[in-house]
Amino acid sequence: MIPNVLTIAGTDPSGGAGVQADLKTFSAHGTYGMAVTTALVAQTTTGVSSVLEIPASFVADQLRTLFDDVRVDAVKIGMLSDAEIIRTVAAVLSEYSAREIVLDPVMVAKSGDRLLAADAVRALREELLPHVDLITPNLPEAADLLGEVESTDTAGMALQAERLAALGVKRVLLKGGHLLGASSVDVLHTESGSEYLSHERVVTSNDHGTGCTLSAAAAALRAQGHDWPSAVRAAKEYLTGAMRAAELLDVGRGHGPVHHFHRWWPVDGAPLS
Ligand SMILES: Nc1ncnc2c1ncn2[C@@H]1O[C@H](COP(=O)(O)OP(=O)(O)OP(=O)(O)O)[C@@H](O)[C@H]1O
Ligand SMILES: Cc1ncc(COP(=O)(O)O)c(N)n1
Repeated sequence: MIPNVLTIAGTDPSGGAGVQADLKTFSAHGTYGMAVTTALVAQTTTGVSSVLEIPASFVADQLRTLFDDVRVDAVKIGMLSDAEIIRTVAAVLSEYSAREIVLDPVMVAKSGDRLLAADAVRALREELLPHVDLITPNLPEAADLLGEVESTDTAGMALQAERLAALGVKRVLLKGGHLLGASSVDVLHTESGSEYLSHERVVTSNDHGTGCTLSAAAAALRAQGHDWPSAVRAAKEYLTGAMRAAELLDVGRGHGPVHHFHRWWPVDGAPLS
């Protein structure tokens, strides 16, 4: 059976981030993709020009309508825009006992534009975090959630990943893409300890939507039955390949998108190796 995977996120008409990137990622992994939209974002590779928020009650309607009909095997959450939408998503997901939830706590776009109200970080930490199976913050998001300064090295990242887990989330993937160096290193903290996930840094300006792609790939792989650490490792591998494949693209003048290649060909719902 092909797994059904849901994204709850904002949009990107240029197809690099948000709902559009998530759906491409789900398809590339051979899963069936679905989307509940939280905000319509006028953005492209050069930045965000405006945001039209979806009323929280309509986000709830989308979720309830979907869950009433369709089995959802995993959920990826991205841009939530404000505290009311955060509370609504947390409430409806627990109402339906949603499982296998990945939260990418999107706060600020690569272009520097805010995608989450500054006063909503507390709602994210206190009301949504306890419901999720994996959180995937970048360095500034981890610092904001903890009320600390940003880590400047991988040892500091490991300590912050541990402190994030102590907030009540089962697993943390703290992403180190913003640190410079020959490798791009993330820290994965789970019940069994911490590990560094390191990949060669791809030299490219196509780095828009990397966090969206990584979290969506982890949700898709988890829905296919991989354990969490394997899902996260394979998701990072997929992302590195998608960044490399982006050299074939010619999309926009700013931070370009990654390219979603079909790595899996599902015959019975399981990826072929
Ligand atoms: N140049 C690069 N080469 C390879 N991997 C990278 C590169 N830049 C970022 N990554 C990886 O991409 C993922 C996302 O990293 P980052 O820390 O930039 O998150 P993010 O800021 O949330 O991303 P985005 O804002 O683009 O959604 C991480 O796994 C990181 O290691
Ligand atoms: C709808 C939406 N979700 C997430 C991001 C973050 O991606 P990036 O940091 O690469 O701009 C974005 N720009 N738009």
